[in-house]
Amino acid sequence: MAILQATHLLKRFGSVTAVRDLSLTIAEGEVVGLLGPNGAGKSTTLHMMLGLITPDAGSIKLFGMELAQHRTEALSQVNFAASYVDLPGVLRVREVLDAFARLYAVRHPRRRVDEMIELFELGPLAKRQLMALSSGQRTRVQLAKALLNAPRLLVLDEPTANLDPDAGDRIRGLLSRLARENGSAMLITSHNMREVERMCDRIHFMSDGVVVAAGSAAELAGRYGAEDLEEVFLKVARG
Ligand SMILES: Nc1ncnc2c1ncn2[C@@H]1O[C@H](COP(=O)(O)OP(=O)(O)OP(=O)(O)O)[C@@H](O)[C@H]1O
Repeated sequence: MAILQATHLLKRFGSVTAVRDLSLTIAEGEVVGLLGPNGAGKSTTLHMMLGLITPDAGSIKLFGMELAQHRTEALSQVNFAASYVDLPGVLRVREVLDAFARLYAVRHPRRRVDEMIELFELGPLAKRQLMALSSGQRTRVQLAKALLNAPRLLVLDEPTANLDPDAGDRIRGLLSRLARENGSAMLITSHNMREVERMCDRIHFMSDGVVVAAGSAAELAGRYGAEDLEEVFLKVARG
């Protein structure tokens, strides 16, 4: 069964068509990347999958359920992280994770929060207020929060954008391992081509709201006669 099946999605904001006729399927354990230039429609696509905005046309099925009709049940198995989502800054790291663990009705909240603190090496920061953290440290808290409910689908909007190369590398390794070991599927946007090559089984390239190419990094490089994904990106983005 597909984890996510989106068909013929359309989203307009006034006169701007942000996403047009987008279809996308994600299988269990699959890591799918959404690439494209600024304004291509990537975040709009993610926000539709998360039920944050409603498509003007098309349908989204999560775990076989229509999102529009089974919103609560479907979204309880999904989570999301993005650097532009602010968590409450006055709370301390552990308090934020405790609050979300309870919100998600995690079965053993204290144990799960301890696991996430260990996994994301947040121990030394656990008593610090969020507003006192660096953006890279906050990103790690965001990812810890996003994994609290062991989501079957993890949606990540530029997950490592604020991380230094060492932290980014470790987080990429960790996320890939979680996808492999837990069978969690992921939908990721990124402007880091090496990250996408390393993490994603399949890639959808968007331009002006439309998917213009799809395939694995190697397939896309072959199709465009390119050395790597960076060169594919430049060829696609420049038409
Ligand atoms: N709430 C909104 N109201 C009006 N226009 C919007 C809104 N959200 C997005 N848009 C427009 O829709 C288009 C797609 O935006 P979107 O944020 O999905 O792009 P993106 O591919 O995620 O870009 P980036 O790489 O810069 O994050 C853009 O032209 C943007 O200006």
